[in-house]
Amino acid sequence: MTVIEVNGLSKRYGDRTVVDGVSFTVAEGEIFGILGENGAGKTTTVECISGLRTPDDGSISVLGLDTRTEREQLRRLIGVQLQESQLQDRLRVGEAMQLYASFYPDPADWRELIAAVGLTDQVRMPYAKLSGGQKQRLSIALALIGNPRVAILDELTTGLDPHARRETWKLIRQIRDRGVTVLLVTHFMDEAERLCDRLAVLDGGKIVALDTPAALIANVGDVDGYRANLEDAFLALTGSGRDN
Ligand SMILES: Nc1ncnc2c1ncn2[C@@H]1O[C@H](COP(=O)(O)OP(=O)(O)OP(=O)(O)O)[C@@H](O)[C@H]1O
Repeated sequence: MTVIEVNGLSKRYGDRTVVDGVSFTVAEGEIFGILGENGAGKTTTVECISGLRTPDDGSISVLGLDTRTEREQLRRLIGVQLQESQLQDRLRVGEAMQLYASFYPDPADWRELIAAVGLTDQVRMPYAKLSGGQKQRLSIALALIGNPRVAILDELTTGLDPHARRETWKLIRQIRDRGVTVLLVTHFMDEAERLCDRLAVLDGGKIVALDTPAALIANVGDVDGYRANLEDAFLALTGSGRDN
């Protein structure tokens, strides 16, 4: 079953087109990654899919609902972790979880989620006192508190140490195994390769490749006598708008 369908999405800021005719679909239970250089239009794309921004052109449906006209219904079905989510400094971890849980009709067990992201010892800690990685883990838990059918995660593991990254990947696989569809933006090639079933590569607001990580790598062949990796594939596909 198709869960996310993006058709001819375009978004302009002033006279600059930052997302330009993007189309793709994501199937139920898939982990779908979006890769691209800084400014390629990844966040704008996922914000349009989350219903947080209104596209200038094109249509987007998530779980059969139109993101322009059926935002209210969608809000309960999508969990969104955005870059640099900011909470009130004095709000404690447990309080934030309970507050967000109260927004949803059928929330997850917040203590279980907090344990899954490794923040049980920080439950009474105010947001301002958390480290960057702990804030990041809290934002992942908050994205999942509503038991979403679709999780949209922007720069999932930025700022996390290697152990926490692996734990986070495990958590994402677990929620996928429960049937949640995952859309994630990442700059990490290992994360994209290990975690994602398929990847869309954005360059200058356009999709320049859409395939499994293995197929993207196979398309490159050898580089300097070595078998290419995903970074080689990414570098070969992107950077068309660069001056150098
Ligand atoms: N509210 C806004 N007003 C004007 N321009 C914007 C706005 N938001 C984003 N942009 C511009 O749109 C382009 C795409 O931004 P976007 O955040 O979608 O890129 P990205 O691929 O997510 O980048 P990064 O990897 O740096 O997060 C950038 O050039 C950015 O400066």
